Amino acid sequence: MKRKQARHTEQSAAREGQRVKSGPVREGQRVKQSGPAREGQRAKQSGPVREGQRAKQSGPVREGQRVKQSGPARKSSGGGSRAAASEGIYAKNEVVTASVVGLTHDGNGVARTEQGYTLFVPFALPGEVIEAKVLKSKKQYGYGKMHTLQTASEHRVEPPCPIYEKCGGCQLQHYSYEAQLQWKRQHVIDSLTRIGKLKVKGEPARVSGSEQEAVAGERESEQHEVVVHPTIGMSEPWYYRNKAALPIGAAEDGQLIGGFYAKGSHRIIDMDVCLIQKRPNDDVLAIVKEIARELRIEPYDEESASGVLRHVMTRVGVVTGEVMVVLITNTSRLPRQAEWIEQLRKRIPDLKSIVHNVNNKVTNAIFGERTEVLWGSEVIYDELDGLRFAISARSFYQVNPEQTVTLYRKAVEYAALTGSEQVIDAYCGIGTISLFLACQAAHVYGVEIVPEAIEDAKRNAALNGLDNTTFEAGPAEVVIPRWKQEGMNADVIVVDPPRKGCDPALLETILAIKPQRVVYVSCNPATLARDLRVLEDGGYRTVEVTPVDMFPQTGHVECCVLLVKNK
Ligand SMILES: C[S@@+](CC[C@H](N)C(=O)[O-])C[C@H]1O[C@@H](n2cnc3c(N)ncnc32)[C@H](O)[C@@H]1O
Repeated sequence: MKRKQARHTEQSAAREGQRVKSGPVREGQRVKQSGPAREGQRAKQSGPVREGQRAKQSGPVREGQRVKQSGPARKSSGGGSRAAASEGIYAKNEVVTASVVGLTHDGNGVARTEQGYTLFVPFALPGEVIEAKVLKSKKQYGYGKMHTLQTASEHRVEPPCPIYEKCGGCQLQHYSYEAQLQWKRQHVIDSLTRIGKLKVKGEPARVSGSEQEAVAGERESEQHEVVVHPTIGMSEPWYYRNKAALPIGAAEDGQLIGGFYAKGSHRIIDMDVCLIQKRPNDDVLAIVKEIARELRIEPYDEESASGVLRHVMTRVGVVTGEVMVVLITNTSRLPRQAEWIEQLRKRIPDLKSIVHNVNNKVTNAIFGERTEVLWGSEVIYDELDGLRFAISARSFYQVNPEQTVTLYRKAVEYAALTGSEQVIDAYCGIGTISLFLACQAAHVYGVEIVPEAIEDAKRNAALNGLDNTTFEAGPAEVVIPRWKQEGMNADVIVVDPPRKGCDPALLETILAIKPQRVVYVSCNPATLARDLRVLEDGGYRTVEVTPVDMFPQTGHVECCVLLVKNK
């Protein structure tokens, strides 16, 4: 199972900051094989390999595991005991045979044993037959880990990242990219039908025994059909993230380390190279760790809530090349500040901004309240489709700029603007979608809860000479109802909420304003489907949904949705 060491390929060119010709890949199209596969060496290997990367075996089927051996349906691997099991039908460590029937939203295989019991098994893929070791067995379902892969999926590929198995950053590197795109579309369809009770074109009606579902079924039969398009993918689904926010901690020997948390834990996996990060982010992280070690900066210890350096955030403007570094500490001052500034400036040529943030709370949140620019500019700049954006440390900015352009163009297309429309952009961040819309609308009103982001949005409108915009800081569910009371009307409302979806008060206000069109951009199909049901019940029709793959190799799915007011 040895992998050939990669040579310089298109990916390595992309890493060096050269633009690789690209265009979206749609489901069903042949996905261009990257690096090693293009060299004709291994058909089932996908993804990039950096020069010098060790060709060691990695991935979900581990050394010492058996592959393609069959065994009895149930057997104990020894050490398992009923007493150790929780309420479920299997003992801890029992090895059971199961067929994988699906994937959860976070990329774990959904496996059914011969007893009809459901086990969630990381790294198992739909269509596979596996032997799983039971880790936890509850009444209705349990958790297991892959013990033996008996029948592999045709879509299983060798994950190229050497720490994929340990790191919690990606979940789908062992699934071919084409299959990832198909799964993402199906995941959206399942949410729309199950949660939103929507009828999707080309999908069989759902049959269910429960009375509640029967009623929903009746409603479905009278319903219009929603078109769910193929997922728009990337031609090079690697090295796409413009931002990394990584925890810093100590290894067992006390050495300062930094990287992603291991899957489902807060154990840090030290990382030098991340195959979904833009190259400058890896370089900055390595430099920050190096400087911290040289300056003997104490890493933060979560258990005792002591130490200094908690997180490093680095962001790069992909078009401008500008780099921002944010050091987040548990202490109110950054120890050896002058040396930090000197060393970071010396070692990062494109550095434009050094920011310090203080987070001394016992919390999983990365940022604390206080942010201070230590050196350089308060913002870095980037460009999307010819529009220029200033981005400050605390502002949201989409992490995959290539796909962001695709997503925003789709949002503008769905808004169908003619130049005379009043548009509201709710959850507008630094005004990115707002400015795309402002190029084609009479006026755009943006609202966003983070005040710094609204400052960026105003600056961005001026920067691009777009004076047909108004931005206000505050919760969308408070500001927009007030605008409505003050007599504002809108022809189109665009929403792009965080994962929890739209606040019910905002949905109510949208129904009261009655815009001709609503464009819903979502990063969570479950809350999207919930909110679409509210809008449908309030007089809107979901016309079409386009999933856009903003986060290749992970289980995350982004969608752009068009709703129109019923006649
Ligand atoms: C998914 S981001 C979208 C931002 C922007 N549309 C973009 O594409 O960059 C969601 C944004 O909603 C903001 N937000 C979260 N809760 C909010 C609320 N209740 N009201 C207004 N904005 C909110 C977040 O700060 C974040 O900027």
